[in-house]
Amino acid sequence: MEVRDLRYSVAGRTLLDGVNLLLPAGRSLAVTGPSGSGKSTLLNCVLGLIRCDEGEVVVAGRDLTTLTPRSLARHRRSTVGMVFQFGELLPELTPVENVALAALLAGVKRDEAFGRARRLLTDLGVPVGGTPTAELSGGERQRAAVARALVNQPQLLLADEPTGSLDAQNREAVADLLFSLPEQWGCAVLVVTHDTSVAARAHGCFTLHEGKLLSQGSAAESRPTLAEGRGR
Ligand SMILES: Nc1ncnc2c1ncn2[C@@H]1O[C@H](COP(=O)(O)OP(=O)(O)OP(=O)(O)O)[C@@H](O)[C@H]1O
Repeated sequence: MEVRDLRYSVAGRTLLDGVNLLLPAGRSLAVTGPSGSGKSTLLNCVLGLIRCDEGEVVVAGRDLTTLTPRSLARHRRSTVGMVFQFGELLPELTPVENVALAALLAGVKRDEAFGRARRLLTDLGVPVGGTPTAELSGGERQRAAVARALVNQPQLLLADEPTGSLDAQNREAVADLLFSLPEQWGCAVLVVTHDTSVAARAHGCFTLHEGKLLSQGSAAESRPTLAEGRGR
């Protein structure tokens, strides 16, 4: 993913004021910042849900700002996975059904969709029986949300406050899982979080401040190659 000179204003306020970010496959980045600084807005630009005023957003080789709504939706389905703070799963469906549904909507055949869902959930330690998702623990639900984001084998995984609703133990487990994905799956991971201990696990960390991304380095700085960002 590459974001070039992104600018976006809303209600007379400049939220993104020339944001640049480069996130290669197999690397992770965290973005922190005060409430209201525009972090979710940045993710929505990367998802193509918000059209920026200026700049480019390149995901898996295509500039989203040039795509029609239909091609944008198709490109997003095939390249991006998203994890939300509260999982946003359908509570009455089982975890397998929730995860398989994302694959079915992307055009995967039924047997393959359910097979992928069961395998992923088993790998991530989520029960694959008939229990409705509403009955799972917070950590299990969030791991199921990660499985749903991964089911279409995305090149880019985005997460907005993925540990915000979890207790300390589950926060650790979900953060471990998310930041293991670049190595395990080769995808790029971009996480927005208030939690500095979660952010410190990323290859690179930025703070969004007055529309600019400021590099914070990372506790993972000892790793040989940082995910690159050109924030300042
Ligand atoms: N369509 C809109 N109209 C008016 N204001 C908006 C709109 N969209 C976003 N905002 C404002 O822009 C600011 C940035 O919102 P955003 O959700 O990106 O912040 P955030 O950094 O993710 O905050 P939080 O950490 O609390 O989730 C907020 O003050 C929000 O109220």
